[in-house]
Formats: sequence, structure tokens, C-alpha cells
Amino acid sequence: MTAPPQPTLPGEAPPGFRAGFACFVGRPNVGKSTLMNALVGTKVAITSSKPQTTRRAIRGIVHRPDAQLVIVDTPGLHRPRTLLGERLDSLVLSTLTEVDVIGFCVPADEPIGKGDRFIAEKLAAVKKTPVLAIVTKTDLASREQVAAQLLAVSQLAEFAEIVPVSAQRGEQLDVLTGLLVDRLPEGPPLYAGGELTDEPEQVLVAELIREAVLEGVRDELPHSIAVVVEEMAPREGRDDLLDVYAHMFVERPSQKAIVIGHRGERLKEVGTRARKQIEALLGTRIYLDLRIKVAKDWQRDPKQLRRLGFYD
Ligand SMILES: Nc1nc2c(ncn2[C@@H]2O[C@H](COP(=O)(O)OP(=O)(O)OP(=O)(O)O)[C@@H](O)[C@H]2O)c(=O)[nH]1
Repeated sequence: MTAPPQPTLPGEAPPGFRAGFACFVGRPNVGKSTLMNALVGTKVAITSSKPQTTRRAIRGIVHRPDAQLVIVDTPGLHRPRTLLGERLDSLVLSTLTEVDVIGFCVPADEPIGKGDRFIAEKLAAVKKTPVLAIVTKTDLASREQVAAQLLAVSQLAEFAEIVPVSAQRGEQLDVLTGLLVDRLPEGPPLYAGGELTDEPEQVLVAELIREAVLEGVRDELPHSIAVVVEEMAPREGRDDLLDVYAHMFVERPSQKAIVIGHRGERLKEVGTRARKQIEALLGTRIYLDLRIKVAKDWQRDPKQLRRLGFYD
């Protein structure tokens, strides 16, 4: 058994301590969120089997006795198709210049394609930040396939390191953390020990609700749903119950009908699933008031995007 890491306070640092930021990029579905969760050791970013479910830069923090690694999980870098897509890309590019090290993820079980090359080109333009190539999902490939993929990645561009990992099996995660930490500047911790994420709780709660909604209707409306938590407050006179008021936005009335389902059954299931997840996250009982609103074509409307938290 290893001893739990000693709590560290921001500003206090043993000699040689390193602290800084890392982010993972890669085309959708390559396992970035899963990897970050595995490194941090708790679920802070949503994952799903459908691409492009991560829309925000969610940070997880890895605390080690000698270092603190703050991970910014970015959305998949892809060619913009809608305004939302464009905004995601500018978010990704500004993130890339602000971090100390970038992890470029390529899955072990799929050939390198146009999407990977597109991102590799973008990364080559971000000259001042070192880039580690990470070959993900090695549990899905044979040793020979992994070896061939490592070689193929090395021919794609110049990388500071190339490391194979399996988030699912927890393989090579310490090696990866070590390589990322090596690229951080020396300096005191940025966050107090024990913190896993600096995302406001309301954002995490909104992500859990969106994940619960997608469970039911992923094929019909994969990218048309946004969730905003308007308010979270303890019920008057009760210290064991939290009221959560949330709005779910869809783009068209027909989508509203899909989400509600026959006699409201689907919405009820979503509410129950989301409530359980939120209760697990917050460690308290909650009452979830979830309303559905139609925000016409919100993905293309700058005003709506701002309202939903996607800023220029
Ligand atoms: N077998 C296996 N599956 C994995 C591994 N890592 C991720 N996956 C699966 O791959 C799928 C995509 O993983 P995500 O972590 O959501 O991928 P992402 O790159 O964050 O995707 P976007 O949010 O769309 O950019 C999910 O079904 C994961 O369960 C792994 O190490 N092994």
C-alpha cells in the first residue's frame, strides 16, 4: 500500500516541486475524457460512446508528493461545421498555447486518418508547447498492432515522447503522469491538496443531467441538447435536501417531444437517472426540477450560445 499524498497548500512547495497545466487533444472518441478520469481517479468529465460529448474545458488535478498536474480536458478538435464547432476550435487553440504540455491522443486500434493528421498539423504550429503522443486503448490491440501504431505515430510529426496507455486497464498511467510532470515548470502548487476539479458544482451537475438525457436519445439528437443549472439551494428548514433547478434546451419542438417521450415516461427516467448521479456526486439527497425549453437552432445563434456558456 502506498501512503496517501500529503495535503499541500497553494503557495507552499518542497524544493524541486513542479506544478502546471496539461491538456489532451485528439479527434472525437479517442478516449481523452476516460484517460483524464483515470489519471485523476474520479469521474469529473462526462464520457460516452458517441463522439463530441465533451464541450467544456474541465480540469482534473493530479496531486503527487513532488508535483501537481492540472489537466484541462478539451473538446475534440475537428473541422468546424456550425458556429458551435468554430467556437470549440478557438477554445481548443487558445487552450493549447496556455498549457505547459500537450498530450496528443491516437487510439491503438484504428489506423491513423485524416482527422489525426489535421490535428498533428495544428499542433506543429503551436511551437512553444511540448507535445507528447499518447497511443490510447492499447487493451483493444495486439502487441504487434501497438508497436506498429507507435511507429506510425512517430512518422506523423516530431513528438517529445510517445507513450502507449490503457485507461481501461490502468496500464502505463504512472509513466504518462511522470512524463507530463517532467515538462511542468518548477513552482508551488496551484490548488489546495485534495481538490480534484475546480469546475463549479453547477457545471458538473449540468453535465450529469446532459449525460442522463443522452442515454435515452443519443441516436436521435446527439448534439442538440444543452443543460443549464439555474439554481441549487438547500430546501428551507432542511439540511438533508438540496433543490436543483435546471433547464434543458433543445433546438426544435419535435425534439422536445422525443425527450419527454410517451406520457412523459422518458423524461421521468432521465430525471431518476440524473438524480442518482447527482446525489452520488454531491453526497446529499436532491430534488431535481428539470424543465425543457426550445431554443431555436441554439448551436448557430451567438446570443443563445453565450447564454448557454459558450463564450467567444
Ligand atoms: N477498451 C477501451 N476503451 C476505451 C479506453 N478509453 C476510452 N475508451 C472508450 O472509448 C469511448 C470514447 O471515450 P471518451 O473518453 O468519451 O473519448 P473522448 O476522446 O473524450 O471523446 P470526445 O468527448 O467525443 O472528444 C468510450 O466508449 C470509452 O469507454 C480504453 O483504454 N480502453
